[in-house]
Amino acid sequence: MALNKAQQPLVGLVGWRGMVGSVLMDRMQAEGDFGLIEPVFFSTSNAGGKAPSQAKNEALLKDAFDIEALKKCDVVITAQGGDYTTEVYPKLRAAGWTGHWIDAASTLRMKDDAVIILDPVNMPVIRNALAKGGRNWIGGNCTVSCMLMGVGALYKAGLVEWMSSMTYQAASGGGAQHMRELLTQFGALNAEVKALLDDPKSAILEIDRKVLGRQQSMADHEMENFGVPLGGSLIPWIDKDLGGGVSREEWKAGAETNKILGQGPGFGSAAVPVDGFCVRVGAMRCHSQALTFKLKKDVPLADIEAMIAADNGWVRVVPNTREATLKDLTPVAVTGTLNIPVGRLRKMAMGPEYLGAFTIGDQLLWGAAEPLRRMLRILLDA
Ligand SMILES: NC(=O)C1=CN([C@@H]2O[C@H](COP(=O)(O)OP(=O)(O)OC[C@H]3O[C@@H](n4cnc5c(N)ncnc54)[C@H](OP(=O)(O)O)[C@@H]3O)[C@@H](O)[C@H]2O)C=CC1
Ligand SMILES: N[C@@H](CC(=O)OP(=O)(O)O)C(=O)O
Repeated sequence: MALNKAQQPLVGLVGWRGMVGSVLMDRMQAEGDFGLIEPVFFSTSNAGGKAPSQAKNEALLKDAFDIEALKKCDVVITAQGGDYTTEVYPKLRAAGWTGHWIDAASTLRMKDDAVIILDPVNMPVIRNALAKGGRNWIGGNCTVSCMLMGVGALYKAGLVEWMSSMTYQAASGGGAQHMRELLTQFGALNAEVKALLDDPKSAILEIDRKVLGRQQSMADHEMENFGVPLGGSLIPWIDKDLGGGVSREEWKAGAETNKILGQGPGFGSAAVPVDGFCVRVGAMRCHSQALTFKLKKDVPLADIEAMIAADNGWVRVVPNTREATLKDLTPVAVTGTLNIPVGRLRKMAMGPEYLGAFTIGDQLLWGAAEPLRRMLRILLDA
């Protein structure tokens, strides 16, 4: 359904002050999106409070649970989270609302009437759904979106027989409290051995023993979010246990990759097998992943690099050298940018069809906020 071009569309924003929402607001501001819409700001906790400076005619926050207020919006964009979507979305549709719902939460992602939005990768899927009257546009899992922004070219070219991903996911994937907890844990570990660190003659194994002792005796309140120490450690399980030894985050890799690309049984074609392990590490907000591809044929590495580099305006092929990797292929180099570096590209020892790659993305940008605001622009342009 195209938006009415006669006036600026009413766009309801829910979850705008959270971590994902704040990144979204910054990006919308930077790209001039607010100049094209009439924003209405909602809150689950502070209805009647003052709306942010981007507000135009509606200076006060509206109640995010007020179905009548939401119904007036042509578009609702939410980064409020899955519980909010679960509670409000069905009521809004049941009340007869026919507007566009753009959502960062995973709740509706795999529904038949929802498209997982990542337009540099799946614009044809989005356009096709729009033409058929689609109204539910859901941001993908951060790891999957960042991966496809990097190596989507190989899928588009039909080259991938299967892919295995080993992820190194940042604390921010769990939310703001997880980032705070990680830093607090690092601080506690540092404090434990500060005197020894300050003494260049101290024994490293003594430092190591004390750090381990502190990690192993961490109080419950110090690891309330992660459940175990993440500082100086890692957690090879993300999201729920689906049984059969698979985490929900790992399941999303295959399910969402195929749905984004518009392939798999639901689309009358075969799904490309995608599987691996998802691991939480002590990075702040960039998800990294080591990928292994089995390609359908032996393609020269230079052709693969050229294909990846030409795929979209954000991907950056990083030469597979130590120097370039240390400079451009780390979470610290990528954080806060929309760049998606893809490096460590090389044929693997298993044979010429086996390709290795390493890619990184800011999980709050391409992984969460950016596809939402770009979907709004697609609707505005339709
Ligand atoms: N974190 C991530 O990496 C990703 C998250 N998502 C999705 O986005 C959803 C939101 O995630 P995230 O932004 O991390 O969640 P946050 O916890 O940062 O924000 C969610 C809501 O909490 C309320 N809130 C309460 N106290 C505060 C505070 N002190 N500062 C800011 N907001 C506060 C706000 O609602 P109100 O203003 O109404 O009170 C806010 O919109 C997730 O549940 C998930 O569905 C998707 C992809 C990645
Ligand atoms: N699960 C991701 C973050 C996230 O919110 O994912 P999803 O949008 O698929 O629930 C992580 O922990 O890194």
